[in-house]
Amino acid sequence: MEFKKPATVLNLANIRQALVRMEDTVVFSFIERSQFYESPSVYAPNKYKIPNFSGSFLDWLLLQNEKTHSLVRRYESPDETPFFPDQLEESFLPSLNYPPILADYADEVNVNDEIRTVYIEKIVPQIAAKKGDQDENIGSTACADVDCLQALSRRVHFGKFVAEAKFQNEMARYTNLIRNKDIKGIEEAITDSAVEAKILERLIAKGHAYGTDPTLRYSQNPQSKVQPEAIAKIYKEVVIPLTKKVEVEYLLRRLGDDDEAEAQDPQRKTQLMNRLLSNSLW
Ligand SMILES: C=C(O[C@@H]1C=C(C(=O)O)C=C[C@H]1O)C(=O)O
Repeated sequence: MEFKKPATVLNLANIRQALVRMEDTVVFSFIERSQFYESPSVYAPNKYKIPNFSGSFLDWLLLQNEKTHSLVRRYESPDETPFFPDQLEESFLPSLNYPPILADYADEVNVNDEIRTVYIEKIVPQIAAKKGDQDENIGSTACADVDCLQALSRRVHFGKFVAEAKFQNEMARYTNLIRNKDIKGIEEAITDSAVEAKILERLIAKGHAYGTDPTLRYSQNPQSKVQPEAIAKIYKEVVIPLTKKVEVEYLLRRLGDDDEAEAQDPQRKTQLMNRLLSNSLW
């Protein structure tokens, strides 16, 4: 994506191509993670004594990673959303000054806490090699987790670009739906079932292609490193619903505060939206 050229970024065909490319990153990061055990110790708060830190081993590593990457401007990029937005550092590099592509509140649309929870509770058990801990590998496991989480986060928050593109393509329709706070209507408007079905079909093919030893492809029982059906299920039940949640959350604020009475009561709005979207999540 060329974020210095807003028109190309908001072209829905380009956005979809970028999402297809991100599937590769997600699938390969799952394959890397699949070498290791489930490793509950990596996710348990304060399991390890870490100087000046309270939280899980994974959170500590994720935070160090984000702090370092913030120094090279990772989170200035509009397609990167941090897990620890309040603890980033100022880069010594000059600011990139991207032209505004998304609305000014875009950074506040952040579902990373939810991504991390669902990753630990639902995704890891499906892709890990075995249950239990493997002490010598907690570092490698947590590194693989950081890659998975960052790949998932980037993919899910790309929903902001999808939403902006769809809004600009059908401004009258969305303005109406947003004014009426018609969350269900917005969800229907942004949904493209054919695109979703194609994604799931392609993920099964990618799971087979990337996860199998190619020289064994024609043998009786080629073993895929991560079950392709599990990858498709994770997309269907987690990744796509969360992307759509980002789209809806972004669109609800798109007309600005004057038009949004619920801005007075953001908690109610979140509750309502979680209820509406919860059916599609695990
Ligand atoms: C991302 C899009 O918006 C929606 C979400 C999708 C997804 O998360 O993969 C796919 C299709 C749409 O229902 C899109 O239209 O491409």
